[in-house]
Amino acid sequence: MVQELNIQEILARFNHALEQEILMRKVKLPYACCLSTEGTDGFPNARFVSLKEIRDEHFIITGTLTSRKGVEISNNEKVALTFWWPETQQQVRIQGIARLLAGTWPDHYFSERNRESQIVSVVSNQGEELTDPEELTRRFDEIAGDITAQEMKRPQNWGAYAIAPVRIEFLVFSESRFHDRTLFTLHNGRWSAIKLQP
Ligand SMILES: Cc1cc2nc3c(=O)[nH]c(=O)nc-3n(C[C@H](O)[C@H](O)[C@H](O)COP(=O)(O)O)c2cc1C
Repeated sequence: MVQELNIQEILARFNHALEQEILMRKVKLPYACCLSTEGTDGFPNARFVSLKEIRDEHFIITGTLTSRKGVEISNNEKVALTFWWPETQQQVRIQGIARLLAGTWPDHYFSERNRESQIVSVVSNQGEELTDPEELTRRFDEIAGDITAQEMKRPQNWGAYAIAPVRIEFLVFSESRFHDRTLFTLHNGRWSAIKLQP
């Protein structure tokens, strides 16, 4: 049976599920999720990233724009984000369209990073071959040790993506394998929900 709803109700379910996980969580990083993109060689490519927030109904992620994920998103904006929350035994699968954020948003998210992470973003050419680890550490120490240094400037190739969801599936794991699955789909501007067989 198809049920119609709005995106706020679906995101409220997402936020509720995440809050439950955070309450029960003994380990860190509840915001870690697997970002899947289409590789330029046709292979699917997946890696973990951190969800920064949900803003204006978009899932926000950040990172280097010139590494594989950035190149792949610029080739194909269709991406997937997958969460597994072990404490509450829930999986959330999101498919959506990734758009590069412009204006002051990238600077905003960069300023939220701690200084060490900012320095690594500046000194590291993410994804390039590491031929001289000591040089990388030396450059890190040089910036980190400079007490006169001002606020770190965001590298031009560091940015943020807003992912507009088109499909969101919640699965509550069951030992019986009768997992509870609900699929929300956006079609012609309207969200609808159906239950899926486990
Ligand atoms: C838990 C976790 C969180 C991560 N968060 C991010 C992130 O928010 N942004 C990012 O660019 N990389 C993050 N990484 C590193 C990525 O997994 C990946 O190594 C990096 O983005 C390079 O991927 P690419 O070569 O496909 O661009 C994270 C890794 C882990 C294990």
